[in-house]
Amino acid sequence: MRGSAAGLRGRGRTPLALGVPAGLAVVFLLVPLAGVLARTPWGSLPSRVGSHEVRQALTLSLAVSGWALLFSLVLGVPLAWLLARVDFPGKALVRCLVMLPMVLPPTVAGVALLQGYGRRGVAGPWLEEWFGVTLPFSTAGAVVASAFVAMPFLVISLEGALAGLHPRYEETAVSLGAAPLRVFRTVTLPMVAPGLVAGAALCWARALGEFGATITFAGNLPGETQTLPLQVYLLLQDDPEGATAVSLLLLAIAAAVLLALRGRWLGGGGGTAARRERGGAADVAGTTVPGAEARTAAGSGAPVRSCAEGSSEVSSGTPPKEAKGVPRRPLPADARTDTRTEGAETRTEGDARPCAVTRPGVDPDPGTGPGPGPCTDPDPGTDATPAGYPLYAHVTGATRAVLDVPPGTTVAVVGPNGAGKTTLLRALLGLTRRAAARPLDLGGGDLSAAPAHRRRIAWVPQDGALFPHLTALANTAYGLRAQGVPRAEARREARAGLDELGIGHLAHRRPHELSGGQAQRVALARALAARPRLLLMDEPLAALDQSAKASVRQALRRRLAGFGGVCLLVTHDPVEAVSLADRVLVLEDGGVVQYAAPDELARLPRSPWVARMLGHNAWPGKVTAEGTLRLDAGTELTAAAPPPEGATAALAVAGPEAVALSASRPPEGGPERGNVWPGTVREVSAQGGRLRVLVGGGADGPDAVAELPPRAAAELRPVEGARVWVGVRAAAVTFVPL
Ligand SMILES: Nc1ncnc2c1ncn2[C@@H]1O[C@H](COP(=O)(O)OP(=O)(O)OP(=O)(O)O)[C@@H](O)[C@H]1O
Repeated sequence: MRGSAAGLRGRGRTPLALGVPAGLAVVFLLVPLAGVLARTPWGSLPSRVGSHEVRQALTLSLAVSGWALLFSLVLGVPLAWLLARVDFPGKALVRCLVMLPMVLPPTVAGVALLQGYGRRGVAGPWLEEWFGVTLPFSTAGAVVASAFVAMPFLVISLEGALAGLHPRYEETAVSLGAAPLRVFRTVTLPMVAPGLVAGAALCWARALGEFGATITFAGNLPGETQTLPLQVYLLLQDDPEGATAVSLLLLAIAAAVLLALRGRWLGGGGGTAARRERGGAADVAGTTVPGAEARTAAGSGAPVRSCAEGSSEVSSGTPPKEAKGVPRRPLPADARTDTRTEGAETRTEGDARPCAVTRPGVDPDPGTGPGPGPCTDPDPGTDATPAGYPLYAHVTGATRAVLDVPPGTTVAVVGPNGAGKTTLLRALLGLTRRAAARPLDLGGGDLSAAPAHRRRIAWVPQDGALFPHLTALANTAYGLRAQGVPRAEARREARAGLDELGIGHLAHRRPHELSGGQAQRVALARALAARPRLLLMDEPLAALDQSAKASVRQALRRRLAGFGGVCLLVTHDPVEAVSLADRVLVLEDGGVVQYAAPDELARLPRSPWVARMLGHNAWPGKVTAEGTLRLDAGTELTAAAPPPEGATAALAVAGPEAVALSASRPPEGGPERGNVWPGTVREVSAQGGRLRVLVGGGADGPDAVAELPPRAAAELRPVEGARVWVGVRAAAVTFVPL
């Protein structure tokens, strides 16, 4: 608060050109209100306001506005949802239609209602014939007139709130097993409650004050349609003081509604203050969603976990087998351009078999031979693998991959921005049309036709997406409750899950009362408590600071070790990939570039991006007849060993410690064996005890990263802009075929 006040003060004095008209505007609005207060017959106010007619009109007004609100809620909530969430032809037109009564003169609205629902209107005779309802000059007509002009306030407010609600909350609920209606009831509605309540209050207040449409459509029948605003108008003819007194009553009601909404529009609500303090991200129509705080990211090391037995298989584009019970077909030729890695081996089109399903203890069927053909199913006829849930999925569309992963494997999914990592997860979840997993088998048959909430695939989005209106315990129990587990049992199980992650003592807290690391643990507990067969995590540690990252990583590793399904973990952090995963899946441009164990990936990265992610230098080039690699810039590199026979393109990979920098050209015949070129120092930074130097090669050679030991750094003293010679020890260069 103090900060914002200081910010305002800091903007200097209000310019007169703005201050004067603004002040006049306030006076302009204030004078009529002051007039009412000044002219109110305070002495006789109680008797006037308490008179039979006023009480009758007030009762009628309350009843009419109450029914109008109910009517608006029943029809307006679905309409708002449709406008906010569904794209349909003519949507802009429908939105205009919704807003029209707000800008229409009320008497015109009344005339329109007469022409629509009047006795001789378009729909009036039908209403009379089918339902025996005559709307004009009846209380029901007053309700219709009020609802007609008031409903837009509800629809517009709720639509805004719904549009502001990030879909990840609802999608997470779906992934935990909640059916669409349950999601709407337990996540959507509570989260848009401020927008709904504000819209409902405005709608009700507007209905309470409605005059023009009511008198035109429903007339002015005492006790039936003569609401309070109508009575004010009548009183004004003979008893101006009485009119003022009743006006004051309506004014007081309107002011009360505004005061009730002050947290939302006048900025004084205390309910959201605590959340704002914690820096919750703006989300639902002016409310804040906790747990979405921006947190700094950093990485730290940890040993490799290995819980997978046997190997797994991932390829891009080839469907090696179909779901159990679905006959396998030969593969289309164009689907066989996949990159399939077993060890360091790469298969491309025409290479061996199109699919080699390898699962724990099962050798690929040698009888299938090379070329397209059916693959051996290692466990035909069985349902879920007793040891857990394998993953088999053929993903097509914007992201293309064939995943065949044994139970208990954690696969890190890495790749540059826009590579298709999230699309891959969403395809598995069935939450995108841009890609689809077909078939999708988690050990029990093809799930590709199943709706997202029946797939048993739990998703942990980047910020955890904890439901802000539920405690940590209720969040964790959400999936179990959605799957029909009785409340007490679900809470017991959820509690155990939280205990396992060391946060049982926080069970009663709401997400905004948790730190980033704690919230992420709750999100993990919630996903695992839903008894998933496949766990998808989208950068679970990205938003955490260094220490939270280390502790959540540890908790994650411990918890994943006991998970019987496959876990796909999207990450940009090489440490995370290497420390948490049994396998790393590299995506680029929507396709699989590499699928390998972390150590193999580190030794033989098959794309410049991976190599650089791991801190290596990576230079792609064409293989020459002499067994060297010619780079685009013309530089020719020599490695310890020539590229494998038949390779035409390769990646030269060398660690930064293999790169030496010198002020003058290294002498011929040195360990570089010709791997030298001049460059310009672009960036210098400290890396542990070494100096990390980025050298731009320009037209003379590729860019290179060198890590200089203290002595070499002291000798060279590299500064940005300095010209240096780059020398790469040939023995430290590996050629990886592309
Ligand atoms: N709804 C969408 N409509 C059209 N294109 C989309 C949509 N969502 C994503 N894309 C595009 O699909 C590609 C893959 O996006 P995706 O979000 O899967 O990448 P990512 O690997 O997860 O990236 P990041 O690391 O930045 O999160 C990108 O080029 C992106 O622009």
